[in-house]
Amino acid sequence: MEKSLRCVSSKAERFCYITRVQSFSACHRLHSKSLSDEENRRIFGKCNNPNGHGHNYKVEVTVQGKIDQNTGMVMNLTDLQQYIEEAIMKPLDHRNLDLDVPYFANTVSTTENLAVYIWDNMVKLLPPNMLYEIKVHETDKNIVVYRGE
Ligand SMILES: CC(=O)C(=O)[C@H]1CNc2nc(N)[nH]c(=O)c2N1
Ligand SMILES: O=P(O)(O)OP(=O)(O)OP(=O)(O)O
Ligand SMILES: [Zn+2]
Repeated sequence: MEKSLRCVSSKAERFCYITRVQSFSACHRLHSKSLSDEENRRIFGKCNNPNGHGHNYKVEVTVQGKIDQNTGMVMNLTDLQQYIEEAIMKPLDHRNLDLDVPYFANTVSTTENLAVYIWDNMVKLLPPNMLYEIKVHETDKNIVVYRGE
């Protein structure tokens, strides 16, 4: 009789959060079409300068789940990197967010909206309920966290 090997563990599967970090470069201009030029200048200051400015953004993508008893992984981080390549690097790296990314044609390219955009792209590629958090560092001092609310 063929023996089948079954892994049976008495330990409850542990629940983990794993994060992959990715940087990308892009430029933008903070400008709202629903405001006057004067209001834009007043509100966004130097970030409203017509020719825009750049950032080296850093994104932290965190997924959640149980540790698989056979692989020891929540998810293969190599797979997560492929999803990040598709959802973040391809559309955003070395782009002008306002001119090259249709989403930002009528949405102010703040870090808040960028985090939402990245969440919406990532959630389409990941298994249900695995995406936990998107954290975007616009500068060393400006950081936004989005968890899908
Ligand atoms: C600094 C910059 O270069 C910005 O573009 C900043 C300016 N202020 C600001 N405030 C927010 N609440 N969200 C932003 O993305 C942001 N960008
Ligand atoms: O937000 P900014 O434009 O001022 O850019 P920063 O990286 O936060 O630098 P600082 O706050 O020191 O100007
Ligand atoms: Zn900026």
